[in-house]
Amino acid sequence: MTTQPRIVAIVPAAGVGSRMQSSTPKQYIELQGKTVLEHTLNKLMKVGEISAIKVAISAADDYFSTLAINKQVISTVAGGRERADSVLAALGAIEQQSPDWVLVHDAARPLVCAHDIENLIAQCCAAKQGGILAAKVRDTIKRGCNSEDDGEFIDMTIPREHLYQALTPQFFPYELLRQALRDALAAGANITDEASAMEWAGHPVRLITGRSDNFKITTPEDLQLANFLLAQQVTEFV
Ligand SMILES: Nc1ccn([C@@H]2O[C@H](COP(=O)(O)OP(=O)(O)OP(=O)(O)O)[C@@H](O)[C@H]2O)c(=O)n1
Ligand SMILES: C[C@](O)(CO)[C@H](O)COP(=O)(O)O
Repeated sequence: MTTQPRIVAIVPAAGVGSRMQSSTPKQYIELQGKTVLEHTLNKLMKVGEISAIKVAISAADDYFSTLAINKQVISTVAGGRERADSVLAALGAIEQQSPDWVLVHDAARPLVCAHDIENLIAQCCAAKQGGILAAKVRDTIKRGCNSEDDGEFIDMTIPREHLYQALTPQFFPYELLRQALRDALAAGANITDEASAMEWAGHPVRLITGRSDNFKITTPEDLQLANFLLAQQVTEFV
């Protein structure tokens, strides 16, 4: 009988949400009666393959303790200066759980579809290689450049056949990711997602197509659309 791999989820939730220009950190803004973080955690709790969830929160966070969450499954760790530092702290905090795989998902992506997460896990476990949810770029992509006077102008059009937006979750073998992240950060590499650490370390990363409405809540204009879509998701199975 084959044993199931042990999968632990990490949720980076220690940011200040500066681009949201809100006094409340964006992961604690309420939409449809729940905080963004609660929506995100509820989605992860729907995925049966996930055995535990570690949430990286700011040392100054006094919101998390007010949430009504399942503390049997969900625990916290102090995050770090950058997102990658928070993820690395969480990786250290889950070591004693002996995870085989780790699934990292932004607190600020509450619209993720549980089916997409299950598909990511299934495809990566079958291939024995890590991967990320990604959305194919649909618009024409331009690279800008500054001109002598103010404003930016088009420098060139980027061929988009193989361009993707990296989403989360990002799903990797635990030891490989932890070592890659440690080494990449120590080398001063610019790490904005887990995949960039794995790429830096030379590991293959699969692109698994996910829904494009799994966007990261970042600026005030994102809230209205997120609220609308969450209301739709209440009535649909996602
Ligand atoms: N030091 C940090 C910075 C970010 N994050 C988390 O990483 C996710 C994605 O980061 P981002 O959207 O950049 O969040 P913030 O850093 O909070 O936003 P901003 O850049 O606008 O300040 C968020 O869930 C955020 O809480 C984190 O855990 N630790
Ligand atoms: C991890 C991520 O959401 C993938 O697109 C993105 O890199 C986070 O970037 P941010 O600057 O921390 O929001």
